[in-house]
Order: sequence, then C-alpha cells, then structure tokens
Amino acid sequence: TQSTRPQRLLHAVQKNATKGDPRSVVKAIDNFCRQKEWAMNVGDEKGCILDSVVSEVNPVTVLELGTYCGYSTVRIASLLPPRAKIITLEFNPDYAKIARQVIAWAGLEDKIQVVEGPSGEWIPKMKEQFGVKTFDLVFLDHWKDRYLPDTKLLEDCGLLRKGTILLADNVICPGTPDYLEYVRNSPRYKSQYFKSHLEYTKAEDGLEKSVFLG
Ligand SMILES: CCNc1ncnc2c1ncn2[C@@H]1O[C@H](/C=C/CNC(=O)c2cc(-c3ccc(F)cc3)cc(O)c2O)[C@@H](O)[C@H]1O
Ligand SMILES: [Mg+2]
Repeated sequence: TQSTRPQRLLHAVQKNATKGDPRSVVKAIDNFCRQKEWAMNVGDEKGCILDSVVSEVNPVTVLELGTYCGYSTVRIASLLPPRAKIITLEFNPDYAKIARQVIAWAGLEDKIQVVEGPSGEWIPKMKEQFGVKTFDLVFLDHWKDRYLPDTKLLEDCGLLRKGTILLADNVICPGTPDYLEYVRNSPRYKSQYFKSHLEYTKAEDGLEKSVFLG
C-alpha cells in the first residue's frame, strides 16, 4: 500500500539522522522537506526564532498544540533544562504514532509527553491529569482557527501566569487574523511579531510572541 508523507518523513529520519541526536533529527527533516517533499513543520528559519525564544524563556513546563510529526517538539525539547517537560497535543492518531517514533529516534521520550486527542478536551484536564499548575511557554501550531478559542480556554482554566509566553506559528500564512487581533489589542498581552518566511519557501510568514500580563 502507498505510504503517507509522515511515514516517508519518519523513514528519512531513521535513514539520515543519528539515533539519540536531536539536532540531527531536525536537520534530517529539514533536508527531506527541502529536497524531497514539503511538509508543514515550523522549519529551520522560523525554527531559529523558536530556539531563541525557548532559550530566553528557559521553560520548565511547555505546552505544544499540534504535534504533527514532532519536528518542533524535538526542536524545543532539545533545548530544555534537565527536569523540564513538554506536553504536546495531537488528535490525529496516525500523526501521533509517527511523532512518537521521531521523538524516540531523537532519544527525547523522557522530556516529551504526546497526548492524543483534541486540545479543547485536554486543556481543561491539564491540572488534574498531568499535575500542571501553569505553563511557562505555549507553542501554537495546530488548526489556525483554533488559536484564539484555545488561548481563551487556557486563560479560563488558569493555565497561564504573569509572564507566560505564547508563541504562535503561521500568523501570516495561512494566517490567524482573529488571534492576532486579540493578542495585539488585549490589555492582558504584550505582543511582538517576528517576521520570517513560510517553511522551506520565500513566502512571508512569521511568529507572534505574546506575554500574558495576568
Ligand atoms: C481541533 C483543534 N484541536 C487540536 N488538537 C490537537 N491537535 C490538533 C488540533 N487541531 C489540529 N491538530 C493537529 O495539528 C496539526 C495541524 C496543523 C495545522 N497547520 C497548518 O495548517 C499549517 C499550514 C501551513 C501551510 C502554509 C501554506 C500553504 F500553502 C499550505 C500549508 C503551514 C504551517 O506551518 C501550518 O502549521 C495536525 O497534526 C493536526 O492533526
Ligand atoms: Mg505551522
């Protein structure tokens, strides 16, 4: 039977990356997406901005919305301090399966918890199920029309604290207009746009970094 793109991406990792070396996993995916098949990973250009935000925040608890194949999950986790953890939500079981294998190849299973299911159901359960108090960093990269409702849900569930950083992918392409309007105009956020390019292309895209002010 025909393989899927995530399966071919996983095979490229297993073929070209060194087991236990997260940065070689990131490189292998970027090479696959540049040379073979485009895929919706945050990519190497926006990935460098992601790296700098993660290094600056030095988070202990991270939430990622939308795992896909685990590219940004591995990229973030590779920069986390020893006891830090990332919880990543993915509701497509096939993608979750691939992501778990990419994460295992990187040797980062101990830092990453892949939770299968929709963000809308899991966000309200974060405290009771995973003992999370608040998140230090949230990376939004799932359906673009869910960024705003899920941000409001995170607020309502008390999962954001004064200083929590929200970092959102694709605020230009495909675009998240309602989310951008909210974080840029709400008195509860201080927002900053990092101009870049859509992964593996010359099209404009960027990341929006928003600090929750409490
Ligand atoms: C129902 C909402 N809750 C969710 N809870 C958990 N996981 C979710 C959820 N939504 C979506 N997901 C998962 O997140 C991933 C979805 C990501 C959506 N991303 C995009 O559409 C996207 C699209 C592009 C893009 C840009 C230009 C193009 F021409 C074509 C595509 C670029 C990107 O960087 C993107 O992130 C999938 O793995 C999906 O199964
Ligand atoms: Mg994206």
